[in-house]
Amino acid sequence: MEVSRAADRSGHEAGEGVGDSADGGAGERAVGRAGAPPEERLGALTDAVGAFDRRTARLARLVAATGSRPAGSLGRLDEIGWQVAGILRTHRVRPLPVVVSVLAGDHGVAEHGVSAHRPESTARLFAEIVEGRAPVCALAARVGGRVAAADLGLRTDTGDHRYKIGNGTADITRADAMPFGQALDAIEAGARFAHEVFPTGSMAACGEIGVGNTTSAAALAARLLGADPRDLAGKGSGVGEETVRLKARLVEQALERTSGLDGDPDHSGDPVRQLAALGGYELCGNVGLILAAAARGCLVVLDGCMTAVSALIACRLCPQVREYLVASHVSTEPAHRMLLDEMGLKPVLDLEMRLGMGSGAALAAGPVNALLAVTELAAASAPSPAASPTSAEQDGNSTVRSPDPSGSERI
Ligand SMILES: Cc1cc2ncn([C@H]3O[C@H](COP(=O)(O)O)[C@@H](O)[C@H]3O)c2cc1C
Ligand SMILES: O=C(O)c1cccnc1
Repeated sequence: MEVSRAADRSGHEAGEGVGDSADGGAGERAVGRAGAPPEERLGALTDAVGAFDRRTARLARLVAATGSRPAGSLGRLDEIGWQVAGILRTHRVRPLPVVVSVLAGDHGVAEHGVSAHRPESTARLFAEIVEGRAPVCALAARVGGRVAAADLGLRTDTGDHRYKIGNGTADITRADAMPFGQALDAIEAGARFAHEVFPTGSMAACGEIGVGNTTSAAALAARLLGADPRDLAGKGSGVGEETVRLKARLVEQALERTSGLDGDPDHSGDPVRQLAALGGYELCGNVGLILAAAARGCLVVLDGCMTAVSALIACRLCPQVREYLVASHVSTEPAHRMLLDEMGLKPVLDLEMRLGMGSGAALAAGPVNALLAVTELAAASAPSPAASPTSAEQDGNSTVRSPDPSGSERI
């Protein structure tokens, strides 16, 4: 269900130079092969992710220096600008159209009282997002973006059946969250949604809602990182210390319940099995959504802890997805920082937020597009689009030196 439909007020076009992943492209055709073996279904999603263009990213870094400022002087934002160049395969970047996606799912573990919200609140929040009344709608509007939401696994009937895979997960302390086949279906549903809502080469800001999902995310993070649940359980939507301890105990139970299944003591080789055992429909959906957004040549801006869990699983399935990711912020969930560290992502913002629903990603779209506007302005006065690293360095207009491209940064 798309909200703020008319709200692509930015007038931007999608980025230039992206490969053919528009509607009907290989990535989209690859989605939804129910009946095919799991490896084939996942392979179709991961194979669609194109290679990051490191050479163009380096070129963007070299031509960023102008008479007005040294390359890199906008710090980590500059790095994101070079990243966008590598994704779009052009150093002539400009602000990107923003779409904030919010995938929704309910969690059986919420019945233990692990959230500041009652389980039925997820559906209410979903309705508010669809009606344009939720905080994320205001944040998206500030950056000329629109919000697109989908019900992947709410307990109740929201009237949105397009991507629905289940009616809430089972309580992960007692049973797998969902059957393995549903985890695959939800991953593919998220990918289909991405193909529907993200224009090629846009900024894909990823969010989620699901009361109780910080507990599921802590369980997945503990399994993926091999970390102690007591170090990962956090205050979530705002619970007290006693409930944080309850969350840690529930995560331990869920991990004990699932240890040793299928002969693999920690399922470390099979992230989709982990998602089915411990995850949620929206967490699965965001794995597919992130893979498909990367396949569409989007800059994938993650929101909080739950989207970081999905991103880490997407990276384990397809390591080159990492090149498309930006961490918008680091939230108050202890697992979030650990997940970002594992992926080598530095957050744009550190505001102690814990709002979810794509709010951090929508907020960070502002500074990212501000950087791209500065870069666009500089490119307009740069010598020639064919500027080679050498000619850029020799540009007489530039009063500053370009950084050493063989320097320590990733690009
Ligand atoms: C009305 C409402 C407001 C929210 N503000 C943040 N979340 C957030 O809190 C949930 C995760 O925290 P926990 O594990 O403690 O439940 C997610 O739904 C997230 O989006 C909300 C969810 C709802 C329903
Ligand atoms: O990390 C997040 O996005 C988060 C944290 C707490 C509650 N809701 C979301």
